[in-house]
Amino acid sequence: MTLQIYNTLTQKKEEFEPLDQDEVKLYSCGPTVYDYFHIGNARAFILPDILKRYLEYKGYNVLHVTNFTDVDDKMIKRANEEEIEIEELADRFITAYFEDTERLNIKQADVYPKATEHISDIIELVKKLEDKGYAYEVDGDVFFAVRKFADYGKLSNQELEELTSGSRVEVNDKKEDPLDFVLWKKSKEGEPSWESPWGTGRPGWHIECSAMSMCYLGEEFDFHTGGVDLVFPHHENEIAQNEAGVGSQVVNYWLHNGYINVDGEKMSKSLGNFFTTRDILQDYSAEVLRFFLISKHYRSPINFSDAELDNAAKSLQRLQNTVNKLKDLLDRDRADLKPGNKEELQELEKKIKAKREKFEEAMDDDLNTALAIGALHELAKELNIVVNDADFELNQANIIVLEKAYDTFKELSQQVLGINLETEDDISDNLTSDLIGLLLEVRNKARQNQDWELADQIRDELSELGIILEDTPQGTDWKLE
Ligand SMILES: Nc1ncnc2c1ncn2[C@@H]1O[C@H](COP(=O)(O)OP(=O)(O)OP(=O)(O)O)[C@@H](O)[C@H]1O
Ligand SMILES: [Zn+2]
Repeated sequence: MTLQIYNTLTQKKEEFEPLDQDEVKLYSCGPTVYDYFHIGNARAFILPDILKRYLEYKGYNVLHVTNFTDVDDKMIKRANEEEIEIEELADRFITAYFEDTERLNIKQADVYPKATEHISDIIELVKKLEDKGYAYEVDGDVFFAVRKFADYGKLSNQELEELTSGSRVEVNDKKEDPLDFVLWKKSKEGEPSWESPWGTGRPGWHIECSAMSMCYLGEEFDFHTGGVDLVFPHHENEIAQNEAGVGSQVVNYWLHNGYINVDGEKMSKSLGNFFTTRDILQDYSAEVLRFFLISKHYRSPINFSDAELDNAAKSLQRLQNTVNKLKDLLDRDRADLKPGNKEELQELEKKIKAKREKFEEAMDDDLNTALAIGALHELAKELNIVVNDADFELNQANIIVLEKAYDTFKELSQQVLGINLETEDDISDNLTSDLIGLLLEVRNKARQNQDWELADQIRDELSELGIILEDTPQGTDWKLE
């Protein structure tokens, strides 16, 4: 079976054909590191993770690059607000990114380039575009001349005229054409800046991804991922920069995940309707959150609500119950078991194989994790029928089949979906966070009463248990050391 993948560029599912059988190359737009990431962002980080895991399951090696946008308007604004250096802000949220992605069981990329560490590559690409006549400078700013690139609009499937009349292009007096976008920005007073042929300045956002992806993956690579909001203008502009610079197609498959919505609106920092991964992990286990995020096909929107998270928790719990039961049976002392008969669970054995195939079919069909989870539920159901039967007796022959079922669960859920089905019920996790919440309330009361000794005692003793408190203007947060 081969992987069929929906390519935003062609707007259809295509059979995946790697450029190089030995190494699949994947670039993902990573976070702008000015804040903790929210669960919408988390969905965008899980898409390449699932793609990578499934490619690895199919036997490919994957070279994965995810960037950190560590200089842009949002970064500058936040660093100024907090009166800290921009590097400090970036370091803080890069550390938080690694903590949160680890908890969500997102595999690390092979390279995490930062825009600020690739300024010379960026300048080189801008220069190349200028030399080839695709870019022009106006008083220290450099713009990409969109009308010079004949294929502009091919990713987002838009005609230039629609774009001009729409409100989607940024107005700027310096541009020769409203469609043009910035490649290099002249720096303002007090902003981070680098020397360049156009004076001191800093890179635009779109050019950094073009420069960094090609720097690590070459001038032709397989996959590029991001949230659907990046199709236009970010990825449309990346294509223009890449192809104008190189002279041919650079990225073969463009993948975009759908939104996490809240009450029908995109969860986003600017709307303020967001929940960080950390917020959710105060009440739900990381397993449940990840399961929730992959419970729908990656291109479908997901509506966020507690009820949906609770549904995900229940669905996961059903699978965990089956796997825990299996584990109990497999842990029995085999020497005490009767030999049994090989034929007894022949039917179940066939079903295990069939459900694995169904799982693979679902994943081959544009990474349909929703259907793949469905196949795991079907397998769980078949198993429950067998092991819950009053006449079922564990023996040396049927335990081999149960072992196969267990290995299948482990491989498909843990290795491919990144979900550990052996995790205990998250009651203990919830209880822990409730108890910490209670202690924080007591500590707040103590602080209000100026009982600093008690407040410090609570902080110090929690710290000894590996729980770190962070006092912020919005209240006190906690995290595990
Ligand atoms: N609600 C969402 N659902 C799914 N993916 C999202 C959502 N919001 C952002 N993303 C994706 O998260 C990734 C990280 O983006 P980035 O750090 O630039 O986010 P951001 O622009 O700061 O977030 P926001 O959109 O909330 O302002 C991108 O691939 C983006 O498309
Ligand atoms: Zn990008």
